[in-house]
Amino acid sequence: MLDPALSAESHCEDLRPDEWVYLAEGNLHVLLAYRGQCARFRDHVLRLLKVRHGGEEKALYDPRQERHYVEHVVGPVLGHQYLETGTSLTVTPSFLNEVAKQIMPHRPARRALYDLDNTACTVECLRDLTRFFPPMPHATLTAQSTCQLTLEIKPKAGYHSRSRLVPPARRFKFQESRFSLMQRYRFAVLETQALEPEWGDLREGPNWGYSPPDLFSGEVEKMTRTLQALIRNPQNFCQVFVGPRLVYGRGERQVGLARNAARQLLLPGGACAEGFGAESEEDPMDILMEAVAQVLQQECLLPRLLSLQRLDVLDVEGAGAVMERLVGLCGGGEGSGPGAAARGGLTSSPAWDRNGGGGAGRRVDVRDGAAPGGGAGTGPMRSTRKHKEALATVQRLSQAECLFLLHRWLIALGASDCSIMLAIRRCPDEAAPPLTRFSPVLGQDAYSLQPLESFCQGASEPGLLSFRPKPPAQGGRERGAVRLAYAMRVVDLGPKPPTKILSKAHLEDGIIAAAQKAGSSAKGASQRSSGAVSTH
Ligand SMILES: O=P(O)(O)O[C@@H]1[C@@H](OP(=O)(O)O)[C@H](OP(=O)(O)O)[C@H](O)[C@H](OP(=O)(O)O)[C@H]1OP(=O)(O)O
Ligand SMILES: Nc1ncnc2c1ncn2[C@@H]1O[C@H](COP(=O)(O)OP(=O)(O)OP(=O)(O)O)[C@@H](O)[C@H]1O
Repeated sequence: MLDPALSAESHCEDLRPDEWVYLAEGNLHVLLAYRGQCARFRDHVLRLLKVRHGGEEKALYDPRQERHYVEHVVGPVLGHQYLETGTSLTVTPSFLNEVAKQIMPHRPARRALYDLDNTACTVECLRDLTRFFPPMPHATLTAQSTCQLTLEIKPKAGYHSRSRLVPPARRFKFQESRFSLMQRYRFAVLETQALEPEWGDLREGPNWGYSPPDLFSGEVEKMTRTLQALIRNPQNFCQVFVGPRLVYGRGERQVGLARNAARQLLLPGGACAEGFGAESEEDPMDILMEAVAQVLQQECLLPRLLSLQRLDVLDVEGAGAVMERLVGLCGGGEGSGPGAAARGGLTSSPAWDRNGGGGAGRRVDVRDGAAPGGGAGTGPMRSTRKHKEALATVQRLSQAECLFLLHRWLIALGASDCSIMLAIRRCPDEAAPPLTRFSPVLGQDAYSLQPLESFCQGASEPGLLSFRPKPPAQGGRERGAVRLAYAMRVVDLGPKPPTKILSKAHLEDGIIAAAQKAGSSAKGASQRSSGAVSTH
């Protein structure tokens, strides 16, 4: 039952379908961009639900519930400066039907398998993050606006599994990232199926260069290298928008446009582009990734996102075992009433509890090495024993403890599947007065005597990075610094549905088997094509 307080923002709107155009879509939502004249919707998008399909039911059907989850469960951890929460609108079924017809020719085939849900009349209206940029600080208000490049990154899971519920034969999961495992699996599956354009260079072999743990490492060198590997083979995990237009990633291959935008942003000529001319052999996308790594390192978002992802202490296999225990405690099979009752306990938004649920977290901690008195023995026998002990622990869990662990596993799953939208603009140049940070508390002059080199973004003001590209490896002149303003928001942070738990656990054997089979052939293909995945 929806909290009545959440309904307060819902408005009935008479929207014109012909003023909205197809922008993008994921598994569950279609995004429309506004192209009409109404000031209220200018630079906004609508996020519409698609029909739900087998095993992928929406966690919380109403977008107001989703917003509540984002604001009250994950938002306080991430920081509200990184959230993009819109408002809810009520549209008519005929609006949805009309829009569905209109956008059909623009939808990628694999996405168009699922139509818009014409009963889902409460939709979200959000700022269009490919167009939005917070007002620049006071000193730069007069500056002419420059090209805006927006990078979307889906960072995926930055942690390694440590769960003792992972069977000993699969402990390679402790060393291999989930991303890399899924790359091997996808390569195995896609080798035998029609390749989708969105997967781009996966046909050449998995992306071994991108490593989510490196991106979350906090070490700028590692972050840079891994982002450079991602931009070379972006698949579904990285997109570049120039202005509002998607030019590169998700099947778009206009890397020249992305490269030009990066060049303009970073090297527009003049004193600040010193040492870096158009004749340079270096790829501006690589330089852009240097800047992106520095932005990500200076902001708090990634460590906070990682802390949410690390709420997974079970791994997918452990989550399956705990869900089965919960269903058993509710008295029946997953598909039956008790199974639904078990899921019901998981659909309420969990509260964020830093104290580990009053000790329940400690009692049921199943991370490797986390048990008190870990005991003697090493190697495979010790792993086997610990695995057995962990399974026995699951059989002693109470209903509340199962819910505690599974709620956290679902939060971690969501935090491992969100996207970061990072809009970057070139700050006005040398001639402009020094950039100062506006402080709503102290007033605009608080820092004006001390021009800031770099600072983090606020909820309504951009961050600033004073960026000096590394000199080229082959020698070259020292480069001047450029000042980049940026705004970063996280999208697709909604809750995952409890049905994911068993469906993912059941898929895991197949994923591991296919990935293991693909291991060597995938590596071979990747080596054969290591030059082919370059963006050059
Ligand atoms: O399983 P994964 O890691 O491949 O993640 C799925 C995503 O695949 P990708 O990021 O492309 O690897 C997948 O993304 P795409 O649809 O492939 O763009 C979805 O985000 C899916 O979540 P949901 O079912 O829409 O809630 C994601 O499923 P969850 O794992 O988050 O349930
Ligand atoms: N506020 C926004 N402004 C501009 N583009 C957006 C915005 N929100 C989302 N997008 C674009 O739409 C795409 C799909 O959105 P979203 O991730 O919300 O869909 P989803 O179906 O819930 O995703 P998933 O497949 O991960 O479940 C995003 O990857 C992004 O490119």
